This record gives sequence, structure tokens and C-alpha cells, in this order.
Amino acid sequence: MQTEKEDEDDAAPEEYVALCDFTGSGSDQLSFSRADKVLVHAKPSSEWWWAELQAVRGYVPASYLHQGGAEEEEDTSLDDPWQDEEYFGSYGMLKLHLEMLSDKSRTEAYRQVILSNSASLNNKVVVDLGCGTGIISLFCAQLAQPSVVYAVEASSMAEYTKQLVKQNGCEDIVTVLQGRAEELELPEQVDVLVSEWMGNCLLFEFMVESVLSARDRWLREGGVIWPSSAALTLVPCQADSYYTEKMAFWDLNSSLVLNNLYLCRPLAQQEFFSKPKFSHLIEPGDCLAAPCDVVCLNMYTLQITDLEEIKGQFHFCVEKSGVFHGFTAWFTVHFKSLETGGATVELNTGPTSEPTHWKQTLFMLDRPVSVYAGDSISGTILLRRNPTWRRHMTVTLNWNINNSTEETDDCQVATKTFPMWR
Ligand SMILES: NC(=[NH2+])NCCC[C@H]1O[C@@H](n2cnc3c(N)ncnc32)[C@H](O)[C@@H]1O
Repeated sequence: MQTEKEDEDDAAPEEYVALCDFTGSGSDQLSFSRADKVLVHAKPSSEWWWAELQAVRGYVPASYLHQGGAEEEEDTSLDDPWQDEEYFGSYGMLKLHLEMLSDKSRTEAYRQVILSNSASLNNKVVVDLGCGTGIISLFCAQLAQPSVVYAVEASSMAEYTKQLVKQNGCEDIVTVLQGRAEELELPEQVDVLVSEWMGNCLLFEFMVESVLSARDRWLREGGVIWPSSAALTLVPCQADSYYTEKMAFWDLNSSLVLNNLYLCRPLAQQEFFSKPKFSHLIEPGDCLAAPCDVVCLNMYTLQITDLEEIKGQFHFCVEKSGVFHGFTAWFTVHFKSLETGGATVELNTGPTSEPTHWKQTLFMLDRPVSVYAGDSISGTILLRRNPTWRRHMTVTLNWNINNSTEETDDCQVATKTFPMWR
């Protein structure tokens, strides 16, 4: 990738600060750690710059660097790429815990896991990572006889969790440890690591990284992790009411104000369709094809580095003619039984299950397309983690539509990238 530019003696390199760690691949990429001061000598492209650190030169990803004076180094993006202050601050209040505890499917799935494995949990050492109010730890203590449950919780909710454990008579089994799992030590390895870590579109919040880090540090050889696997499912869908509400409203004379508001359409597209819609409830009848699992994660083998970019493929056969407004995504997690041959528990957040607090995630196309039974929609999905804001990602969908009708063999190819949220 060398150009004569990089070989020139530079006038004056610019100093940048690294926002997070970068491990170069290949001999011409320069590795660095968060907060390193990197000298940028040339910017041959918007994505890769030629830089120097401690007299070593190489290519660096521009998005990992931040230029600013001393005053800007106070910028939170340097100190808190995980936004932990805001993140754990929100979990220190009841709102999110009330939402999760009120989610019957979610809470009952975890209760079922403990109940159906109660015999095997006898005398086991369990850690509940991100225990919140401690409900899963209480299930363990009340429905089984583990020797100990370490309930790990970083937010200030842990103070109340300690009282809840005592109030429910479980203090001889459940030990609440307040702190980020990454900064805590447990007195022993564990037999079982259980956590409810799933975010919108499965990965948002990237709490999964904390689970994998805890697995690598605390789970003994042959130990069990719950959930044991996770799948992200996608389907092409109609979203007529959402489209009408947000976009058709601006068409001539369709809105209540009976004026020409047509010029607002590009604004509406940017404002309402450029990001995914969380908490979307898709009707089963809105699915234009059979859903497809596009990503499958094995929680025993998944590595933290795998989370940077996760790719999936799909091929949908349109089963009924309709309007292709977008894609809807949801996830399913499985809890393998501790007992050989025991039943696997499933928590499915899709449209054919009881709605959960996650509901589904809708990715709207810029323009709806009519599709007909027999057409096919195939392509790829790419979940790319944000190198700076570590709880965020972008979702890129590439698709092409193959019309089934003989007379036209036109194939419409398209792509769209959705930030979630940065
Ligand atoms: N399913 C989700 N999307 N969120 C539900 C679980 C999140 C709970 O885990 C806690 N939590 C999240 N990450 C951590 C961590 N690394 N260490 C300790 N507690 C954590 C967080 O404070 C909250 O109480």
C-alpha cells in the first residue's frame, strides 16, 4: 500500500490521540493503545493514514484517532468509550428493571432454566453476571440448592439487591458483589455462568463482551454458560402502517392539512428511516418470506475479537406478493440442559412468540418495492462494531431482488447502512 507520499519527508506531522486499542494486521499496519499520541505524516485515504509511534511507522485506521488540544482531552469519548457512567447510571434506577421483570417471556424462560436443571445445580458454584435486582440469583437459591451464587452487579442497584436477597432469606446462598465484572475477582472458579445480556438486535450494548470476558476468567473447564447459544433472525417484511404514518403523510392531500407538504419527504426519510426502529411489533402476516437465521453464536467458542465484525447471508423466497418496506430482525437464545438428554429451554423474541420487551427491530428501505410470489431476495448482513463507542454498531444490509416473471429478468441491487446508534 506504500505510495511515494509516505516516503516524503513530511513538513509537520499532526499529533492525534488514540481513542481505543488497535492491533494491526500485516506488516504495514501500526498497532497502538488507547490514549497513545500518534504522529500522522500523511492521509492517503479517508480511512487509512500513514503514522508514527515511537519511531515505528505504519498505516492506522483514521476512525480510531482523535485530534484535540489538552482541553479536548477531557472529552468523554476518550475517558468513557463504553459510556459506563450513563449506562450503569440508567441501570441504577428501577425503570429498566421494572421493564425486564415485567417481561413474562424473558423472566419465565430463566425461571424454567433453573427449575428444569435444579437437580444438576446441587452444590454447584454459580455466577449471575449483571444480576440487576437479582431475580435469576433468587431463582437459583429458591428452586435449587447450589453451594453459592455470586450475583455481580455494577450499578448502584446492587445496594438494593443485597437487601432483596436478605429479605427473601437467600443470604446464605447468594453473595452480591458490586462492581464491573471486568474489575472484580471471584474467590473461586464457577461451574455455571448465567447472564441476561441480550440487547436490541441481540448485540446492542455489547454486554456480551463482559459475558465472554467472565467466561474466560471464571468458568472452569467443562463449565456451563447460559444462554449457550444465540441466533439473529431476519425476514423481509411489509410495514405499511409505519410507512403511511411517517412517509405517505407528506403526499399530496393525504395529510390533514391539505397543503403541498411533499418537500418534507426527504426530511422524513432521513429522520424516520435512516436508523433502525426499536420496539417494532411485526405482524406474522407482514412477513413476505420464511424468516432466516443470519447469525448463530456459540457462546462457548465465540471470541471477543469476533464481535468487531459479524457477517451473515440470506436467501428469501417471496411467498406472497406485497410491498417490501424493509427487514425485521429479532433473536432467539437457547439454554442447553445440564442433564444429558435434558430439554433445551428457548427464549424466542420473534413474531410467533409472546411479545417481549425487546419486541423486534425494523430496518426500513428508502423506497418500498413491490415484490411477487416467486421472487427472491438474497444478500448479506454485516454487524460492524463502532471502534470508538464500544456499545454501538452499524448494520449494513446488501440485497438484490430477482423477479420471477419470465419477461423481466431485471435484478435490483441495493445496500443500506443503519447506525445503532453511532
Ligand atoms: N439484557 C440487557 N441488555 N440488559 C439487562 C442486564 C443488564 C444488567 O447487567 C448489569 N451489567 C452490565 N454489564 C455489566 C458488567 N460488565 N459488570 C457488572 N454488571 C453489568 C447492568 O448494570 C444491568 O443491571
